[in-house]
Formats: sequence, C-alpha cells, structure tokens
Amino acid sequence: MTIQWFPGHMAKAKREVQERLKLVDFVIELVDARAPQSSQNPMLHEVLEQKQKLIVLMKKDLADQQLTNKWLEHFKEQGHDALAVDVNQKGDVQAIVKQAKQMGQSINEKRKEKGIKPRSLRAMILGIPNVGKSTLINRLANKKRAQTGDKPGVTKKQQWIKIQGEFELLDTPGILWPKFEDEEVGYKLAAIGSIKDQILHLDDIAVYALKYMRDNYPDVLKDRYKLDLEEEDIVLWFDTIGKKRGCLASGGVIDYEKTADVIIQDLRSGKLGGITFDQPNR
Ligand SMILES: Nc1nc2c(ncn2[C@@H]2O[C@H](COP(=O)(O)OP(=O)(O)OP(=O)(O)O)[C@@H](O)[C@H]2O)c(=O)[nH]1
Repeated sequence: MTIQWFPGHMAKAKREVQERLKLVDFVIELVDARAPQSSQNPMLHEVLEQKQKLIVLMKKDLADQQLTNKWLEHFKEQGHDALAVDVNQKGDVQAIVKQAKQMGQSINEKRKEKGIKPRSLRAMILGIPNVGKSTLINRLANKKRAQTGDKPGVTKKQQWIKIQGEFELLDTPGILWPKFEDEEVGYKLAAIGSIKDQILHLDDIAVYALKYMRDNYPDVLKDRYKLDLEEEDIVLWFDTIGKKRGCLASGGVIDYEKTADVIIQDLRSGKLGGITFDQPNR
C-alpha cells in the first residue's frame, strides 16, 4: 500500500495518532539522518503537546557522519534526547533501549513525586513513511514481526510488545505525512526515497541531487563519476555518467531516464558515501 496524502488522509492520520498517544507515556520520533529536518512531520510538536520524546536519526549509515553529530548536538541543545542509529548495528538498537529506560525512570520519578505509583512505561514509534519504523520495531522486538518494504506506506496491525523488560512498545507505529509545502524539501525527501518516485520526475530529482552534491560534496562527484564541475551544463554531466554506466538507448544515445535512475540508486544505496541534505542552523 502506498499512502497518498490528501487532506482527508492527513486529518485521519492525525486523529489516529492523537488517539493512540493517550495510551503512551513517551514517543520515539524517527527522522531520517539524511534529512533530519525535512523528514520531521510539520505538526508533530502540536500533536505531542507535553509528551516527552526521544528523537532517533535513522539510517545513519547512509548519512554524513559529521552532520549527524551536528544534528544530535542541535536536538540536544533544543532540550531533546536524541540518538543516531543504523538498525543493522545491535549496539545502536541497544542504545535506544538504554535511553528509553532512562526516560522511563525519570518519568516514574515525576509520577512518584506526584504520589502516583510507578509502573512499566509505554511508548510508541512515530514517523513519516519509509523512515524505518517497522524495521526498528522488529529489531527492538528481536523478531520478524511488522511487514517492511522499500516503498513508502507498508505498515499494519496493533499490540504491545515488551522490550527487554524495560518498557512496552505499541506494535503499530504512527505514520504521519512529511513536509511538502516547500519544493526544495520535496526534492530532498524524493532524493532519500521518502516520497513516491511518481510525484516528482526522476530526472529532476537527480538534477537536484547532483547540484546539491556539487555544492556540498564536490569530491564525491569527481571521484565517483569523474565529472568536470566547471562544466555548467548538467546535460553534459548526464552524458558522462550515462556513458560510464552504460545507460544507452537504441542507436547508442544516452538514456537520461536510466541515467537518472542510476544516480538516485547510487545515492540511496550509500554508494556515493554519506550524504545529508539538511544542515543545522541554515
Ligand atoms: N541503510 C539503512 N536502511 C534502513 C535502516 N532502517 C530502515 N532501513 C530501510 O528502510 C526501508 C524502509 O523501512 P520500513 O521499516 O519499511 O519503514 P517504515 O517507516 O515502516 O515504512 P512505512 O510502512 O512506509 O511507513 C527498508 O528498506 C529498510 O530496510 C537503517 O538504519 N539503515
């Protein structure tokens, strides 16, 4: 299933999340480490009200490590607990459990001060499509549970899962829409695969990504694609990349669509190294 975010769907998603928020003590907000700002839901803070949250920057293995560290500092300066993870690293997943345990303890201490009996704390995972919600639930539960997929929009069903005796996690994550008012944010989200490829043209996404890399990661383009960055005509960049990667149509002409696809797949799979599209304090 792929979600298309029409106003009706957005209102329904908001309502569902608000309902389920009543059941939990804190939330684990997932953002994509490659675009920690653009991959936040625009109104999450409003929905959360006073609820404590742990921000988890997912897919750190695909992001620029230096910027990930800056983003962590940035979120901490804002008073949030924040962590960056690669779900394939057990230690990273364990760090979430440890942090959640600490949050639970501090919430329980506050309860105690108010004369409320401490109890096992409950949490839910929230995030935009394809950020890694189901994968993280699976890893935390240490089981193959929720269905996961490469395409945005594949999560269902509901139950509590005990996480190492430390807290209880709602089996179904809350899915919220990404930001899409701003065109540049749209390109960033498309580049990292958070919105459907059909919404923006593949070649426009590739052009956006190439220009961003020219400005922020020039060495990647020089090393990986041997591009002449003095050359301003992006079509010639496509020619170079297309030729190098065998993206040819009949008659030996460059297939630009195929070339765009190669660029995007290289980017999303991490073949170009860690790339991050949002910079803190910019
Ligand atoms: N490289 C990398 N890939 C990850 C990581 N976490 C998740 N993924 C991949 O991201 C893709 C999407 O993961 P899902 O768990 O299906 O994402 P979701 O947020 O549940 O998606 P929806 O069901 O669309 O809301 C999958 O291909 C995962 O393997 C990570 O830390 N690193």
